[in-house]
Amino acid sequence: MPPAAREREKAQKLLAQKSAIATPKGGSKRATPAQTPTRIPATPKAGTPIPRQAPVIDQRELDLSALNLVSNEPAKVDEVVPKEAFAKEKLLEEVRSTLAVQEKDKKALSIVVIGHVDAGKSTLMGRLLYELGRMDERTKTANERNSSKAGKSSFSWAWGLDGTTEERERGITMDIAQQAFSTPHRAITVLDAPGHKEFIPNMISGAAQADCAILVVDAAPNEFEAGFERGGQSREHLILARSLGIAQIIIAVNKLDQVGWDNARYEEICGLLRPFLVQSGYHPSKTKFVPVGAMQGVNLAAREGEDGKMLSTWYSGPTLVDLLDALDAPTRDISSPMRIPISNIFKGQGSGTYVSGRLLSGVVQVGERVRIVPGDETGVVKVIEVEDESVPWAAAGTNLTLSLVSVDPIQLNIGSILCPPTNVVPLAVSFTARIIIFDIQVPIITGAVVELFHHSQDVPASISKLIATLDRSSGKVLKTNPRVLAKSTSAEVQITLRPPNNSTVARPIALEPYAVNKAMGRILIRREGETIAAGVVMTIIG
Ligand SMILES: Nc1nc2c(ncn2[C@@H]2O[C@H](COP(=O)(O)OP(=O)(O)OP(=O)(O)O)[C@@H](O)[C@H]2O)c(=O)[nH]1
Repeated sequence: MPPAAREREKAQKLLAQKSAIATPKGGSKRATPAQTPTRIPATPKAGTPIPRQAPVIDQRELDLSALNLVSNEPAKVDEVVPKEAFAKEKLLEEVRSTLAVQEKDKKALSIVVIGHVDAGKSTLMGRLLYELGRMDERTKTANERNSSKAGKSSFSWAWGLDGTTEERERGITMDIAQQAFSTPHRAITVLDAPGHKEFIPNMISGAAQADCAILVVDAAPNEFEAGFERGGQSREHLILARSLGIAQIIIAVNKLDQVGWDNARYEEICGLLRPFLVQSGYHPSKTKFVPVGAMQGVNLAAREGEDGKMLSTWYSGPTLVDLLDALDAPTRDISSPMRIPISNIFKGQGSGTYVSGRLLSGVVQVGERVRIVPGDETGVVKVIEVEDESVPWAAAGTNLTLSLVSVDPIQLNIGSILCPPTNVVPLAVSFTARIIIFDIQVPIITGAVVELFHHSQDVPASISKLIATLDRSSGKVLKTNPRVLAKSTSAEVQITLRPPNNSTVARPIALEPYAVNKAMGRILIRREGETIAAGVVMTIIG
């Protein structure tokens, strides 16, 4: 997306947040690009029955919505509320048959780009977009000219991704930027995450929306070590990504030009990373290494020029694009109920309020009424956009933008979950979880004050009860009611949300046991800016 459009979009988002939408702390997430609807979505065929949504009440959900007070609210006079094109069963048939055809051609997946600050993540993505024909010569020249004028010419490729004035001035990524490109067999959505420690919540939000990851490491002397030592972001991002369910990873060893394309340095870095990757839960068969030079575009799509020649003296393996093209596509959980955690909210140019996020499970279609949890509000999907295109429906695993009408925007928050009114996500202020404690220095005791991360949401919480320590591989109980949890322990605990600063009552969040919906049941726990544990939700207490 052109920078001007990105700036405009950010301004619109800020305006929307200031004027209408109450977003919680951490609500600075960037909008996904190009949100302007281009065409009106398909209207339903005449005579297509519109299924009535039976008022099935989930007893776990004992708030006002169970009374169905609002689901049949009339639309505002000037709003056109579309109708659903397909009855649910027909939609599932249509989705399955269309995906079967599409996936024969190109399988879709999304990737998050992670790594220590300044490793070259945005440069790598900017250059890759250019190599794959997704950045035109005009944009490239404009970025070169403008970054040079600003005295930041080394960031010219990164400007393809880092679109806001502040990001360009500071030379760092602050929020997730989303782009799309294709390799011969894969249609890839790429999320460029910030490396700076300060923006870890945004990195978590990005990684929670991805199937796979590219870890970019800086091969320059001492730079790899800085990112990999205790407190370095290469280390933390790897653990976070795995804890959020990412199992496939490509390690791009970047800036090898800085060490004269030294094979020994490349091997040294791979050798240091391999045991750590295994220890963090990445299977060696799902872990690939590739030497690259992001700035000169070496070994991204090809090995050309002087630098390419130097690399070719010792490397004849796949390029980054070859590795991307061979990634396993995720299995799409289409049959489970729709779950869309909102990662961003903004005002678009069309009517309605725009929200973006990842469809974790199920399907969604234009005209569908969705429930917003927490709260008792519903809205109707007017437009679905996937990579700049309006589409009539989307299936699990898609990163999308929805325009919602017939909705009060004040009820939409980053972290809220969109779901069917007939199958509502349960709310919790207290639940049990199985967690793995990371390499912490201060052990966890009962009542430990923490921040709980669930998709794009972070809320105050406490470890209210230490239930048991568990054997890491078998999950068997080792000790009940332990007094403390030390580093590297696996444990079952009770987590209870704490009231936010301005309140005396804890606000519930929407989550599900891991056994019910894997993607909805993963949590991360941080304390004083450090990630201390990751885990899965077992039982919702209330
Ligand atoms: N010599 C050399 N420099 C590079 C290469 N790739 C990136 N850089 C430089 O590294 C610096 C940081 O690049 P970015 O792409 O902004 O790094 P980043 O990882 O996206 O940074 P954050 O998102 O802020 O963490 C810039 O000055 C780039 O020009 C490379 O292959 N060789």
